[in-house]
Amino acid sequence: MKKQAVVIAGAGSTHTPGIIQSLLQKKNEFPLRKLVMYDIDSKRVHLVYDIMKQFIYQECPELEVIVTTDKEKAYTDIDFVFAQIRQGGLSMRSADEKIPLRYGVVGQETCGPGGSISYGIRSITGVIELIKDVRRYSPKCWILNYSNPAAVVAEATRREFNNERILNICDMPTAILLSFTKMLGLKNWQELDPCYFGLNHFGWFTELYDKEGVDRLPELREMILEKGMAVSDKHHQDPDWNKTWKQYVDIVKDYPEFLPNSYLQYYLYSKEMAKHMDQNWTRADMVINGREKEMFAEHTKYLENPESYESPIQDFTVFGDFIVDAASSIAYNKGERFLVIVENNGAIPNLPADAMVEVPAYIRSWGPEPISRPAISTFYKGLIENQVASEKLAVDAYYENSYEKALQAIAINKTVPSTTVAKQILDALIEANGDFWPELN
Ligand SMILES: NC(=O)c1ccc[n+]([C@@H]2O[C@H](COP(=O)([O-])OP(=O)(O)OC[C@H]3O[C@@H](n4cnc5c(N)ncnc54)[C@H](O)[C@@H]3O)[C@@H](O)[C@H]2O)c1
Ligand SMILES: O=P(O)(O)OC[C@H]1O[C@H](O[C@H]2[C@H](O)[C@@H](O)[C@@H](O)O[C@@H]2CO)[C@H](O)[C@@H](O)[C@@H]1O
Ligand SMILES: [Mn+2]
Repeated sequence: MKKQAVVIAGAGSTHTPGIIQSLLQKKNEFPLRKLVMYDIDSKRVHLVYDIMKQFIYQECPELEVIVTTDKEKAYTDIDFVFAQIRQGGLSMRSADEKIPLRYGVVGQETCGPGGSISYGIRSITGVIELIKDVRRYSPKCWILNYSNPAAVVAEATRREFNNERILNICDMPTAILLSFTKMLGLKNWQELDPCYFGLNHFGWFTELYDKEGVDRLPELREMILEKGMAVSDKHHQDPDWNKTWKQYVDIVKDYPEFLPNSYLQYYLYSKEMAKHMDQNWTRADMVINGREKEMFAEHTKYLENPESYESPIQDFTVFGDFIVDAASSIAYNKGERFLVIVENNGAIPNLPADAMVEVPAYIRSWGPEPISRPAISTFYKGLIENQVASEKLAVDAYYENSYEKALQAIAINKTVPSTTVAKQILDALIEANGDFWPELN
């Protein structure tokens, strides 16, 4: 079995311990010859390395590990890049969330004018630069990209690189599947084969087949309506995520036909969601004071006693397991089936061919082979076409340096009530993004 050289780009992320855990727990299915931890922030990446090195050397004493901020060193002689960069850091996430809220519009990662359009235009620059750097040093390498907003980033990488050896992914459907399997008393999320259609953070499960070929969705729908949703991994025990799981039940009550991606709450109830958000304390503040603080506290523990320190290992890490399983399916041509973001090309027959959709695909060494779905009905088609338009207009704004396209992207978005509000938000976002955005004329 060929051994793989993997770079984690953005390895100073709070999610990196989870990826390293999965990589090493799956070392028989996806053997490693080299692990590179690359980041633009030396302090952060070394901090994560300190926390994880005990586990790394316990599991794989012979593994070559490189911790670096040097692109050439990082990207030379590698097979896979797992990208999870955050252009502008959490302080810009905070601005993305707070600015729309000042005008009564939802402020959340990947959603609306801040999380989708502002973050999207900012993120495209970072992700494209990353891919060009990778191609310079390892042209044949596969890039699995988690960097958000995945829908907008995927549209940009489609236009720029035709998504050659690039796979844009999101772990949210997998996290939801993990909740479903827990509710059904199944052992892991791979025990359900989902049928699903939509966009990233904007889709629906239509059937959920178990290994006997029985569709368990009707049973799950009843369980959700009666008992609520189960929490998936440790990450989702967070009080703020718990609100999402409560709200999930309301979505299912109002729209029982299919089981939704939880992110639909921000679009289907956008006014109420915005009303209940605190513009002085958004999700970015919760992450800075929660997950990030915990990571820094772990490092303090490490510094107090490096010799006896043990890396923190979780029960599950959806984020890590999903990306490693997808990479393994590419590396060894396993043809395993995952929900991924691909160019539509008829997978959902009554949506545009060039929309970036999230659907099941068999993951081969030459790339994803999406399955085709039946045509979708009016409600879903209307919602999706509106959201695709907003995402595409954001990418147009980036490539055409166009204020008008950025305004259209915001004004058409379902979370935004009027053009006046759209303009106010756009002007504030231009100011907040400064050099992170291309100049818009
Ligand atoms: N697709 C998904 O489902 C999914 C799930 C979780 C997180 N994410 C995304 O993953 C990214 C990381 O999220 P996080 O919460 O862990 O953020 P984080 O701020 O904790 O970590 C991001 C890291 O990326 C580094 N970085 C920024 N720009 C870089 C660049 N150009 N090259 C290399 N490193 C760079 C930062 O220094 C930081 O260490 C975000 O884009 C987030 O939205 C996506
Ligand atoms: O607000 P955050 O930073 O807690 O979460 C925003 C991200 O949420 C989803 O990803 C989760 C995932 O569902 C969970 O299982 C775990 O692995 O952590 C992930 C990151 O929080 C969503 O899919 C991402 O796109 C969001 O960035
Ligand atoms: Mn996601």
